[in-house]
Amino acid sequence: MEIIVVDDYNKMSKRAANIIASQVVLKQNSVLGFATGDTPLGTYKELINIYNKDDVDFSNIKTFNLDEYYNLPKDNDQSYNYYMSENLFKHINVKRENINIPNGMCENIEEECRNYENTIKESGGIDLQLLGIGRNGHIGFNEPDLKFEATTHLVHLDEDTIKANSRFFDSIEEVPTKAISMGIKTIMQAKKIVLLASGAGKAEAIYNTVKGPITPKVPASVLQLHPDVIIIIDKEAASKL
Ligand SMILES: N[C@@H]1[C@@H](O)[C@H](O)[C@@H](COP(=O)(O)O)O[C@@H]1O
Repeated sequence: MEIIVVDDYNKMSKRAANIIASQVVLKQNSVLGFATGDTPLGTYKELINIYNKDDVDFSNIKTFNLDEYYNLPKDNDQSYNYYMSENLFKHINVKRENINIPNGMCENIEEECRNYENTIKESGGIDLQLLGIGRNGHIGFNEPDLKFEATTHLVHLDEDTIKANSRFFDSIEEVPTKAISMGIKTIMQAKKIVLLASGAGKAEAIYNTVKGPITPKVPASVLQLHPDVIIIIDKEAASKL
């Protein structure tokens, strides 16, 4: 694991955006894996800036998002579809047909998960996967568990995660309790992984990810086994290392 500690959130975002933009410059038809949450928002802003300076062309990329809430319509302003469109996709020249996000409104969950995995495979696999991390060490929506869930699957969200995500909803009752998420194997198959974390609230999760035992109780700890992971964190998130 390569660990890059930077001063603050802005520097973390710039560093991550530069890595993603370089990936696309080097390989125009890159397959990019994107994440949601507060953490990558600055990275997406920087990517839009780079795009507006004409420094990178996204017209040949394919994208796959890590996860989506189950049973929340795409046009709900808390869906990850909506988030990606508002915070990145509508500002750059990615082709709509090249955007993939699990369909949380699907009728057949198993079929949706299988199709999502197949579409990733057919695209040649993810070249670069961006990750945030939950306070409990979750990546995507792979919650702490007794075993690693391999492929795209339906997840029952932890109380912790529901509480953390309730800040985006009017009340905690409105927070979806289930999601469809790429599995650990899906994430581990990405050729390169960039994990971001900012703030003291993530310090323990980062410590456990980097220095702790590899265990499904800290899903991100499995990244210790990946050959090409860059962890970009600010000083506060690095404070327990
Ligand atoms: N499914 C997302 C994760 O992909 C994200 O990494 C995590 C942390 O979010 P934040 O960056 O807002 O702390 O939140 C959600 O649970």
